[in-house]
Amino acid sequence: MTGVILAGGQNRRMNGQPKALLLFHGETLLQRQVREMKKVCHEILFVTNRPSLYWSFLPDDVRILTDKIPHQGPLGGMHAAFAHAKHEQVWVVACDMPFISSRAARLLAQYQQKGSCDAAIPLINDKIHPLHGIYHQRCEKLIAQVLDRGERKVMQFLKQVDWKQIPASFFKEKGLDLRFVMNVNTPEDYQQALMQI
Ligand SMILES: Nc1nc2c(ncn2[C@@H]2O[C@H](COP(=O)(O)OP(=O)(O)OP(=O)(O)O)[C@@H](O)[C@H]2O)c(=O)[nH]1
Repeated sequence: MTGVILAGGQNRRMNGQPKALLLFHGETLLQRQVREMKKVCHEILFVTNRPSLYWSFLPDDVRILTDKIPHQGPLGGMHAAFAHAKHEQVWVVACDMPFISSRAARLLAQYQQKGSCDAAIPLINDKIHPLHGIYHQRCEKLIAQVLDRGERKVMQFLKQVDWKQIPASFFKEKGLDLRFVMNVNTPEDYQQALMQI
């Protein structure tokens, strides 16, 4: 599958500090994510509007992309990535998630493939987490249409596709740590996450 890291946000709640470069035991968050993604992905795409900030932290085999139209939110980044993805299955994550899980991604991918749906997305603590989801690459066209209409919310796109929510119980049964959907938005979130590693 293709792995996609979305890092084109403004990081306002982190006081402008790029969340992908937060350090976790001497490793940047993006390096930590790439390490986890490589367990299941043959291709990794990193989507940002500031490539120069990140390229020195990324291995050569990770491709850097920019949004076609910047500041459209995560959906804009997904659009750029899906247009370039070489594989049918695309694992999308936000750059601010320290505990992304390749095991969860594999389970979601199996579910997406078996159900032939457009996306498989975790439902944890009564919340869906589209930024740790598996999507079929064919979603690219629909995302483009949604963006063309001026809609930017991932939910507006999901309303138009056949997606399945995968409940927490499914991951728990398989022994997974549900923190895989956790993200860090603020300096306080970052301190808390550091203590959990
Ligand atoms: N490629 C791309 N990614 C984005 C864009 N906007 C947000 N993201 C990413 O989507 C994920 C979720 O973003 P948010 O947490 O909602 O926004 P943020 O900009 O990171 O943080 P705040 O400014 O504090 O809201 C993060 O990984 C962002 O980097 C965008 O316009 N393009």
